[in-house]
Amino acid sequence: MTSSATHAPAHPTASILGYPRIGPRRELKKAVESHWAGRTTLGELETSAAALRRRTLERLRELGLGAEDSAIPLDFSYYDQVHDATLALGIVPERFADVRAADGSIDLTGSFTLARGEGERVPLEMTKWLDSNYHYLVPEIGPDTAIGYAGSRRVAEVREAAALGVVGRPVVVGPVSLLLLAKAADGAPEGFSPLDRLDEVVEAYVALLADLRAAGAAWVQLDEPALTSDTWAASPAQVRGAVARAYGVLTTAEVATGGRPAIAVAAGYGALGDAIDPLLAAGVEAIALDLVKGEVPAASAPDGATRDFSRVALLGGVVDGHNVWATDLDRAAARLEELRALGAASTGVTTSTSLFHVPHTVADEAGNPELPAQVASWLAFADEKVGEVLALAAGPEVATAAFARSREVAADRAAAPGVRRAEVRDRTGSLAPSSFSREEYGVRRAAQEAVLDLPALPTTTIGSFPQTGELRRARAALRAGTLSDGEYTSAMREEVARVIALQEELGLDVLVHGEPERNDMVQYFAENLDGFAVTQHGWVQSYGSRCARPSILWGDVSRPAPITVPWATYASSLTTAPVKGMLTGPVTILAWSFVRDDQGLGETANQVALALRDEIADLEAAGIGIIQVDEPALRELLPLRRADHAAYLDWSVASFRLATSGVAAETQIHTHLCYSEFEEVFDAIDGLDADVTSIEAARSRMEILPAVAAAGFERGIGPGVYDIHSPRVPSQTEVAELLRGALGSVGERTLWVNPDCGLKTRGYEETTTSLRHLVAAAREVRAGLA
Ligand code: MET
Ligand SMILES: [Zn+2]
Repeated sequence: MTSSATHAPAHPTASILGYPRIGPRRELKKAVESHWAGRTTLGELETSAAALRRRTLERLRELGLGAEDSAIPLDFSYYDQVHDATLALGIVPERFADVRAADGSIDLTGSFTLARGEGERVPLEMTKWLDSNYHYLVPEIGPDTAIGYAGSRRVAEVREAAALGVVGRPVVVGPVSLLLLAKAADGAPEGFSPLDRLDEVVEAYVALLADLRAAGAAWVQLDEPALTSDTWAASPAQVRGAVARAYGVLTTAEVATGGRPAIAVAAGYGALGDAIDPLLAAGVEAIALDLVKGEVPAASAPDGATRDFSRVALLGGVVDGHNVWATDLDRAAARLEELRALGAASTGVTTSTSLFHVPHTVADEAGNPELPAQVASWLAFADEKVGEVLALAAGPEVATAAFARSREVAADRAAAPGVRRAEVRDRTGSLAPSSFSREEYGVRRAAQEAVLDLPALPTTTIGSFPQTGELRRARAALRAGTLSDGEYTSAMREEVARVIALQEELGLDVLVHGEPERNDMVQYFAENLDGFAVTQHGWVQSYGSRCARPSILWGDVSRPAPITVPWATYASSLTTAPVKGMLTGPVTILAWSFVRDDQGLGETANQVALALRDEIADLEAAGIGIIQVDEPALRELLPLRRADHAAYLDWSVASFRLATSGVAAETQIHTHLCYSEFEEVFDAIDGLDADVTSIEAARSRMEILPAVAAAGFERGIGPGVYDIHSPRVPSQTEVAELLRGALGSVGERTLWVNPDCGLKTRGYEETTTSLRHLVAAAREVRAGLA
């Protein structure tokens, strides 16, 4: 145990765990992408990035964060923060060994190569960061992977900030989270876990910390969000053991003698729970707790021992970094009081997570017609949240105006028209169990076979066809006002007609209209439902240079008019083949929006479900006999604690069933999920009770199917046979082989033939050839059945 805490510099009373990195007008995205396109040099990219970092420092300083007390986070990343930490440890997979220089370091070009792949070398896998919609690059670590401190750009950023007069707080993903978020490298022996390499990783962090200190960092923030989850292969006890080992070593060097910066461990995204004990024992100088999703720690540990907080700074993350609502300052102040009661060496105020999940500033939305001023007044994006942190640090006695305004906002929001609407509440309040179920599957199947008359192994697509430059330009022209609504609609109808003709020519069995009118599968519905607002500049990073603009679900949801019906019926009028209607499901609409925080997600999901139920009824009445309701985010919202899974699955499955169970037996309901980890949410998928489920399977060569069969899944299933994440065209032989393989586990009456996901990001040429091969392969295998 160290005694360095007593010599640690004081932690600032007001800080944030991180700030948006992409720039208020997506400057970083633009700079990075033009470099990738060869339009700018590496030097030019670095200059733009430095300008953006400088802007951030200046902005945060202007907003009132301390320039000299480490309150300002240094958390810039060209691509991804997990990737940055991985590369600082010199970790690269075998296939990319050549990107590492002789001294072990990986330069920026090499880091992009790993992120994006090159030729036959596949990039690092991407996966969801905790329960957010951000995706990180997964480190690949095996028993022989070289690990050693390889230098970090963060060090230069500490110096760069100092030159601008700012003593910043470098932010780095911590060692335990890095390893929990990693996967075993290909070829690693059974039973190997990246956590087995903890000691070498920690040694590299010791060197990194010393380097940061030498550059002038007084504090370092080590992000350990993985400690708030218990869904890892490692047990909670193993995770606590890893924390004890790692932080025991990291705190060995003395802060007082300049051996390292003081360490603040940040545990966003949920409750830290008992993982706090090894951190306290190790003597880290500060712990940032998520007090939005998590809780104030108990005064004693599970073994009954009184917890000793007297040498640690506790930072209360009471301002939500993951959602856009203005903080109720009184409530937050009360939580901070509870935290103070623990008797910590000091307490501070911070955000629950980094603010990179929210847009830059509400001020940018002034004059946005799709975001009513009243709703805008209830919001706090990153800059406004900095103000809230500062107000809470000052306290109600000093920040009287901010506290008064917070009370006004809360009252205004609670009473505003549209937030609670009787007609919506009456409907959700009077749902009978029968609203959630259809006839049994056997009855539906017979009815559907009778009316649909589809061949064995029916072919279809997942919904979207390529979004061409022309379509995007038409949408931009509509926004700019140079194209009228009527002109835009006719342009989209022409596209629908082209897509229908193409599918007929290809010989697909179940057609789609192609979704040309949708900018985004969630935003499109948000724009057409009551209760949602849409931002103009509210971009948040979703991975690398990719950004999304989540809609804001602020009030009770209902459907003022049919949304997709005219498109589906128009498409259907052009062909004798069945056309599948296409909707986004309630869970996905919630997962990819900023959702109101004044009621449970289940209640909100049911409102969305009823709006979709009305849409489905109208589609059915208009003669659309097959309707797909996409739920790609079903697994994404799975809670970080196992104890919360059952409740989540209850409401999520129920909302899908509420949306889809109003139809007749002969109407076929499809769903689509775009990942192959079927097992993880098998019970939920089964519970959705869709007649046909399509999933991603091409990359994994359908390895999931035996498990699906073993679980007794008897409804239709369409394992993807065409990987749409790459421009590669699968051959007919390859698709036919996949299908024959699939027939080993799935009956010929239940197997559907489709791509992994929608085609909107692909080009027409590769798509057309791929679909031709898909149809030919289905026919070939079908012919062999009889
Ligand atoms: C992310 S899942 C996408 C489903 C949607 N129907 C599409 O085809 O694009
Ligand atoms: Zn998909």
